[in-house]
Amino acid sequence: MTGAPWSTGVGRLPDGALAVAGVDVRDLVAEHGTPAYVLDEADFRTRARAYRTAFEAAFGAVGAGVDVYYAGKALLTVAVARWAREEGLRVDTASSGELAVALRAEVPGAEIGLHGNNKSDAEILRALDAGVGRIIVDSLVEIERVARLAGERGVVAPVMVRVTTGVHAGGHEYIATAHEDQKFGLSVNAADGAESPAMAALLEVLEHPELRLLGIHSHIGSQILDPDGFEAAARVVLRLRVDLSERSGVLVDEVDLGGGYGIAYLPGDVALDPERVAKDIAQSVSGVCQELGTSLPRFSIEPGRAIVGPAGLTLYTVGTVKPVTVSADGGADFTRTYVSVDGGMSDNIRPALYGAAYHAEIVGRSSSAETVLARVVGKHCESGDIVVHEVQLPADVRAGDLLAVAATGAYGRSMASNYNMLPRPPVLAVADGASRVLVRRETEDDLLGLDQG
Ligand SMILES: Cc1ncc(COP(=O)(O)O)c(C=O)c1O
Ligand SMILES: N[C@@H](CCCC[NH3+])C(=O)O
Repeated sequence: MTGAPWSTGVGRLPDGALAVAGVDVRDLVAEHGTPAYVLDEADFRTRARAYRTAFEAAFGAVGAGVDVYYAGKALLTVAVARWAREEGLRVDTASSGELAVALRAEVPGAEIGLHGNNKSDAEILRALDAGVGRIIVDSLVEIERVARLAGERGVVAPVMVRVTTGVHAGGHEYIATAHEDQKFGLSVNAADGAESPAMAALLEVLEHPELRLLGIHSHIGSQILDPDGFEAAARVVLRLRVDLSERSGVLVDEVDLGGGYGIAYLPGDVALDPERVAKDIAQSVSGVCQELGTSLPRFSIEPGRAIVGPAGLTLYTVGTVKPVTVSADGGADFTRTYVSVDGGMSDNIRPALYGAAYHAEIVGRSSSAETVLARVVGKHCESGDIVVHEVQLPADVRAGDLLAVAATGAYGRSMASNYNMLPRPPVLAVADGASRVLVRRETEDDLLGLDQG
């Protein structure tokens, strides 16, 4: 449809309304209300499978194994964790809460990774008790902490060390994670003559009998549309692996290249193609290992957004419509139509936080009206409460219209808040002409129940 970034199950019905996986959005709204997150289950599953099969084929072709971890921070519910597992993915968690969801979904501990730059004792113990397959450590303090807690439990903790390669990638400063001046990882770069923090951490892990060093982890950022960054980071990590082997005699088995695969948010955007990017990275790492005269490790990747982002949309009801005359600097005044919906920055913080752009359409009916330049805004007490900065909507847009925003599956619900005491919307799954509630809508009673007076 019109090149807009809807999930693959989205189409228009004969009367012009939108349907997702055969479910008319008007029926969804009649049953569940708005705002609501809608997930196209088949789309999620297809993308999960596409990433796994593309990486398995490409890495298999150069003689390397690979595991795909679904990054639960993008959106984790029990059903979503099950879908990921059923499609052959493992699950990457970033807190005790995410770990709890994965465990509730009966993902085996061995197929779960635990991330975080400041894991608490309780989180680490929970991970150890669940027998997680990997704890990705992020600082020297944490290496000591995990070793102490593993010792207390009488287990050996499998760990990877998260390093920063200096490769700058990603859609926004706040979502780039491998440059120097930010909180994640340990740098591969050393101050003059000194040991790099990354090497120091790897050597430190090897000193602890309570820790088993699985490998090296690198995540360079998110919403990356140029695959070169992954290859550049992989080269740095593979070099570090060889340096470590020369220093310690230990050639680690695994390298995790993190997530960050970019998706389409606007009509005309071109997402990274999993087959293309998998082939490029596989060929590149194979070449680098040959140059370095070393064997290929097992690889892993952690896509989140690329699996769930395009599978989701958010449904809203339009409440008010207001034309505003804007005086343009040095240009002619123009009119922007402000369309207010019944959600906003509490269900999607990304436009306010990153200036993220989205696409919206009126979805409960067709319209043959001319289009106008519109801005979709929320109902919060912030002028920055913008849902879609700029979009063409039919000039007859009016109160009561249903409006959908595309590609909101990732980092919408998972970063949602109760700002202005708005209950968070439900997550609905649709498949084969039927819908079900994955996460119910919050109620005022839920919110008031937290308030102890
Ligand atoms: C360590 C790590 N892995 C995976 C991801 C998932 O990223 P994305 O959703 O962009 O694929 C993130 C988030 O950026 C991350 O920090
Ligand atoms: N939350 C971010 C991505 C960063 C994720 C984790 N490092 C986004 O919405 O784009």
